[in-house]
Amino acid sequence: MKTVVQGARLLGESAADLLIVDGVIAEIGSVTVPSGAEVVDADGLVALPGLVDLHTHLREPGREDAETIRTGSQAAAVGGYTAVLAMANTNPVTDTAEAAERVHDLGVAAGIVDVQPVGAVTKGLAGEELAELGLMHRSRAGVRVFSDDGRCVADARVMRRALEYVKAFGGVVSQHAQEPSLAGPTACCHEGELSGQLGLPGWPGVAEEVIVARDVMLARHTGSRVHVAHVSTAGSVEVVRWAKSQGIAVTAEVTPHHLILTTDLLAGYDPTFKVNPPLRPDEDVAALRAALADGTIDAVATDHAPHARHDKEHAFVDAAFGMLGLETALAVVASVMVEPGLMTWADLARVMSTSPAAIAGLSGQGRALEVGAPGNLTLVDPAASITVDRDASVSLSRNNPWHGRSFQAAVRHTFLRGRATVRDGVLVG
Ligand SMILES: NC(=O)N[C@@H](CC(=O)O)C(=O)O
Repeated sequence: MKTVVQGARLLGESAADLLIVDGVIAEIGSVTVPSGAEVVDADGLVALPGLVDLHTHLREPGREDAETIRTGSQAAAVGGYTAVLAMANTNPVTDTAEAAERVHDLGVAAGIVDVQPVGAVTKGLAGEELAELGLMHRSRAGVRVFSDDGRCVADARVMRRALEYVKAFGGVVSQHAQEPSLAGPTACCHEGELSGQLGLPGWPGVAEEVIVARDVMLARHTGSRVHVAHVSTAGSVEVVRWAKSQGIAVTAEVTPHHLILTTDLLAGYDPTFKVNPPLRPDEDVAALRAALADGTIDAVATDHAPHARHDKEHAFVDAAFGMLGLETALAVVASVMVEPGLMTWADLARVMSTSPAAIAGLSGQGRALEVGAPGNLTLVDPAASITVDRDASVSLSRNNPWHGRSFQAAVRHTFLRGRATVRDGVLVG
């Protein structure tokens, strides 16, 4: 199988042709089209390594009415992704080797993106007893990232043991940083003046920050790696910045929504904007953007959290937490970070492909566009403007916070190991 991508601007820089043969980049430059090759006109398009999402909720097994591994994979491909990390908070929870292999195998069967299961840190996400970390790692699924996401590993002793355990095989614990004793069981938004006015129970930014601070010290103590999922406050950024300056092995991700959306959206009580961590004030958003631009935050991760209508369309306090993200992430990040000049396309490739692949240990993903690398590729039209229509989504769910908003840049083509999964913005097959 041969494909020639003609005239793409590699990482937004100079234009070149790419020849992909049997899933591998075989030539870059001025390519003579071999007979029988598929030709893709990429004039004016930016070529990026296929995007990698560190934080996706695929809902299968258990909630296939909200998303399946297949539909989530399709949403990912439309968004320019070639790999996603599938969070463990399914039903049953991904806390055994068998469960991880099942997710892995369903991802292979769908064949649209690489689906890499995340293993739970604790059995049943209960926060008490370590899950089968080693068995999950040694399984066919090769799990390297562990997370109780949706819940915080609140017990410091359990977190310490998890960090010690995964260190042996180069794994990482991705922490949903939220001290439960500061968050409370009914809290549903950021605690501040507005939550008081709206009569909504909130939790403060410091509930996140105290766990980030504790965990970087545990990472230092154990010599292991910790990853902070969906960082949402300026205080967390400060802690991560300090920890990195000390040589502590910490990485962090931010979601597209925390780079734009602010807590004042809650004034309409629209549960579409109910998410965990909650939307924060302007000062936090500004700090997150700056930290992504300066490398303190390593990666953008979607936290794609599909929910069925009957779980989301409730009074704000009762609705499920979470919003869709896979199909829109690139346009959001391009519009917020690249368009205003805070980052280049090469920076975007780093935070949405190279760094997440490195954090997750996915050797075939996030590679530089060079001869010998797998043909995992995303072609983006930087001049296109899109208006998001939640009903045009390939996700099974509709909890889309961007409905009706316009962004700059659109994913045109996605290739997984040289095979087009999305062509002209449309799923292949
Ligand atoms: N991010 C979300 O708002 N929701 C996540 C889990 C979670 O982090 O609460 C989900 O699984 O729906």
